[in-house]
Amino acid sequence: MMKKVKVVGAIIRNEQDEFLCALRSPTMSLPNLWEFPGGKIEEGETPEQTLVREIEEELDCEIQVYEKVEEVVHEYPNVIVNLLTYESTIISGEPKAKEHAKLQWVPKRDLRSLEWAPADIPTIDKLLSN
Ligand SMILES: Nc1nc2c([nH]c(=O)n2[C@H]2C[C@H](O)[C@@H](COP(=O)(O)OP(=O)(O)OP(=O)(O)O)O2)c(=O)[nH]1
Repeated sequence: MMKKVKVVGAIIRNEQDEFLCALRSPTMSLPNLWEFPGGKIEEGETPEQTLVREIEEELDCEIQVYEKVEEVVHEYPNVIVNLLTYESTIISGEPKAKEHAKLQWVPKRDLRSLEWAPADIPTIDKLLSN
């Protein structure tokens, strides 16, 4: 049976209404694709707790998590990803790319010009429709 993982991604918005996008590095799975920073939910964690932990680990800053934006099941060739995305904002620290190739604040109108991990497309569509 194919491996199934439950993953959360943070849609971090700033005061200029830009979104923090993260580029996966060449050595990660889904290399060189953009994503919402986050990661796999561990046993006993709520999605919100996972996001706070992952953003601390990956970006070295603290976020406040708000409402869920989208929930998607995407079948990759080797894994099924159940991705949940949540609105959030930074409450302390400056985001740094500790694991990603780079971070970029992107205005809504430019979100589509990035090459996203396929599971993220429904979230992008939702953000653009609002
Ligand atoms: N964090 C995050 N992961 C995403 C997004 N979209 C998407 O397809 N994924 C996939 C990539 C990975 O297969 C999985 C997240 O796992 P992870 O963040 O722990 O990544 P990883 O590279 O350490 O995991 P692995 O696949 O190498 O085991 O979900 C997204 O927007 N954010």
